[in-house]
Formats: sequence, structure tokens, C-alpha cells
Amino acid sequence: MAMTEQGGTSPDACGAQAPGHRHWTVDEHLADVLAGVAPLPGIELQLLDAQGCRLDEDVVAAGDLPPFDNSSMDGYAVRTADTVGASERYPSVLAVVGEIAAGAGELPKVGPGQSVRIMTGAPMPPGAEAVAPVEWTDGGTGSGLAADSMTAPRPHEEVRVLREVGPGAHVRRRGSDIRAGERVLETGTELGPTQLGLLAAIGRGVVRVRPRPRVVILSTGSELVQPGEPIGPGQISDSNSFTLTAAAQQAGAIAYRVGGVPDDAAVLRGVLEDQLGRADLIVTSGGVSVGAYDVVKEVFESYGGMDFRKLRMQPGKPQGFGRIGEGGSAVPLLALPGNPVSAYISFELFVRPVIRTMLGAPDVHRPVVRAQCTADLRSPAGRRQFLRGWYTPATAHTRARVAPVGGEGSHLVGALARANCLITVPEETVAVPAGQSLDVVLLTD
Ligand SMILES: Nc1nc2c(c(=O)[nH]1)N[C@H]1C(S)=C(S)[C@@H](COP(=O)(O)OP(=O)(O)OC[C@H]3O[C@@H](n4cnc5c(N)ncnc54)[C@H](O)[C@@H]3O)O[C@H]1N2
Ligand code: MOO
Repeated sequence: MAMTEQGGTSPDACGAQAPGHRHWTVDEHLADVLAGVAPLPGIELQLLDAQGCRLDEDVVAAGDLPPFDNSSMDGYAVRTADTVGASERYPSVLAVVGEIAAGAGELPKVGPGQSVRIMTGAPMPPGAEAVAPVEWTDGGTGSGLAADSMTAPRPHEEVRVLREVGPGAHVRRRGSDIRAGERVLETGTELGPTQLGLLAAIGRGVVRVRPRPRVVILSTGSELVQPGEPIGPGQISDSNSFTLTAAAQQAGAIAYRVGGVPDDAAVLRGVLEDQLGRADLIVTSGGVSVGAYDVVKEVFESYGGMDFRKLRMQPGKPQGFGRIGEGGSAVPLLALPGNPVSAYISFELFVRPVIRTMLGAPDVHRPVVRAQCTADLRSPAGRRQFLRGWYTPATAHTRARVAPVGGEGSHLVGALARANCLITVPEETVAVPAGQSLDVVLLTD
């Protein structure tokens, strides 16, 4: 089930909100965030730069693959008629008139009573119809015993073929894999190792794909210190920029982590201006609530294209979104709340779908499944709650289950790191008895 399932209450159903202070549902907010987002225009990339991207073209093979008949074994290219009736007792004795290694251009001709030494992948010589693997011969030793490897060529060599070799044996036919003009990969296909290998095999050096969105992640807050640096009184380590950068990469983006930016309007504006040029999307954390030093809203609002609102969800109530920058080149920006759990859950619900949409991915949302909750839960009225949980899939004997991990607090990063899902409690539900089934957002790929 997609995250766009209707589950919200009407804006005025929340008892705490004053008239005119609308609170948006998760689904309304998601729809608004995604409204202006489209797949990024296609670009040509070198193959390895395109890994994980989706094709923005149908790929058609220019030529056959394999491009020529070739041997699948090290051995001797022969005429099948020359091996009829061959056995260990009565081998066919053939003159060896040449050798072909993989990559050879000039090919010796195989006439009646003749053979050519041939290596795996080497082109079949004219006249030959099949390959006797070296193990089906005496390897040109004259011993008449089956050989186990190719030896160096000898002058006036003869080879004893110890078995009949059928037509086409050990020959990989031209075009047996792919035919010239065949559509080998379709638009929208995700490029992994095997698809990139196929592109290389048909001779493509570059490919047209939807690029990975470039996502700039910045944390705001004068209390932030980068991990590993000394921490003074009242300071905390900037964890959000790591969580969000890793989450953006996991969603398929190229993520640029910008460390903590202090609550200083001029500094924040300077950083934004610097980052705008390399971003398809900017994600910030912190400063979206009502605090006295929340210069973030002030700076973002000065660009004119930003909306700040409160959602009927917990955690993740305060959110900002919009665009900053000039006209057509304005960059979408999502301003997430600073509490670490709120920032991460907001990312999974709102930012990940933006990244996946830009990628042209079909699976925009995290999967949602039903699971039986193992404990009693409480939830605030009028807010969709996302509790951290551990999901255990169904087995042949048990139903899918989910257990809450840690408490509700949006500062609880320890429990967040032990969770593999979010347990969703609908807006209208304030208590859930153990044993009831709920929607669960899976956080693992
Ligand atoms: N009077 C009210 N106060 C608050 C409300 C409210 O409605 N009325 N909303 C609360 C909710 S809900 C949230 S969520 C937070 C959101 O606040 P901000 O987005 O303004 O975030 P900050 O104040 O900057 O930080 C909140 C919290 O998170 C810590 N933090 C911030 N950045 C990071 C980071 N990069 N890494 C780790 N931790 C971070 C920060 O130190 C604070 O403890 O507002 C509530 N208040
Ligand atoms: O919405 Mo805040 O994100 O509840 O902690």
C-alpha cells in the first residue's frame, strides 16, 4: 500500500488548533511536496557512472552477439565428416595446419583430413564445423591417450581425435545471444552490474539515463559540533546530517553533506547561495519550529517560495517546503524538524519520495504492510503517530508481528537505530490493544 492512502482527519478535527491555524495531514503534505517534482531530464553518462540509474532510452543492439562463430572450448577445429566413427581404439588422425588464439584476425582454412588448434573464444576457421575439446584428443602428443590440457604447437603435428564430433559441437554461433536490431534493454530499466555488462558487450560506452539527483544536506543550529570534535557545555553532535546524507544515498541520490550551519542569517544565506549551484534538492534540519533563535525560517521565507506548516503527525509536526533561487532554476527545498527522529521519519515519508520521483523510479514510497502489534499502544488524538518498531514477517505458523522499540520521544536515536520499521497509529486512534493489526512502514531495502 502506498503512503498516499487516505487516513487524515479534516483540518479542524484537532482540538488544540486555533481557528485559521490549519494543520495538514501527512497525505496532503506529501501531495503538495510532490506536486512540483518530476523525473530529472536524461543525460548521457559513462557506463560506470550510470550504475543504479534508470535508462532514458530503449537500447538496441547495433550488431550480432557473439559477433562471429567462435569456439567454446580449447581444442581442435575439425570437419565433422573426418571424425565419423572415431574412438579411442580407432582414432581419427588429422594434420594440424595452424593455430587460432582469441582475437586472431587471419584464419587458416581447414581442409579434409585437417584440423586447427583453437582456443576458447577464437573465431571458427573456414571449413571447420565443430570443435573437439582437447580432452577428446591426444593433444597432438602422439600417445593416443586423452590429453588434459593444450600443449605448445609442434611442427608437422598430428592430432588423434578419440570421439565423433557432431556438427556445431562446442561452437557458439554468431547472434545466438543477441541479434542486430534487437531491443536489449527498455526505458526505465535500472542499471546494475549485469545490465552495464550487456551495454559494454554490445559496444556502448555511454548511455542515456535519468541521473541521480544531487541532494545537499545541511544541519542548522548553533549548538551543533561535528562528531569527533570537542563538545562544550550545551553543545551536541550533529547527527542529522549523517542520518539524512546516508538516507539520501540509500534512496539513490548523490548526497553532499554540509556540516552544521549556525543560527546566523548571513552565514546560512551564504551557505545556501554556495550550494544552490550543485543541488537538485536541498534538505535541511532544524529551526522550523517556533524557537526564538530560529533564523532558518526567516532566511528561507526571504526567498519567497517557501511554506511552513504544521502536520497532523508525530513526530515531524513542523515542516517547511518550497523552492529557493531564481525562476526556472529554483531548487526544491525541504526543511525538516531538528529532532533527530523527526528529521529521519520526515525524510522517509517526504524526502525519499521526492528523490525516487526525480530518479524516475516506480517504487517511490517505502512499502507498507500489515502486522499484529505485540504490545498496547497509546497515541495522541488527531495526529498520525509513527512509532519505531521491529517487524517480524509471517512464517508458515505465525502471522506478521511488530513490536514497539523504545518510546515516543523524538530525541531517542538509540531506539531508532534498533528499529526496522515504523508502526503507524491512525489519527483517530488514541489506544491500540495488543494483538491489533496496524500498518507498518518498512525501512529496509
Ligand atoms: N513551543 C513549541 N516548541 C516546540 C514545538 C512547538 O510546536 N511549540 N514543536 C516541537 C517539535 S514537535 C519539534 S520536532 C521541534 C522542532 O524544532 P526545530 O525544527 O526548530 O529544531 P531545533 O529547535 O533546531 O532542534 C530541535 C532538537 O533537535 C536537536 N537537533 C537539531 N539539529 C540537530 C542535528 N543536526 N543533530 C542532532 N540533533 C539536532 C536540537 O538540539 C534540539 O534538541 O520543536 C519542538 N518545540
Ligand atoms: O514533531 Mo516533533 O517532530 O513531535 O518531535
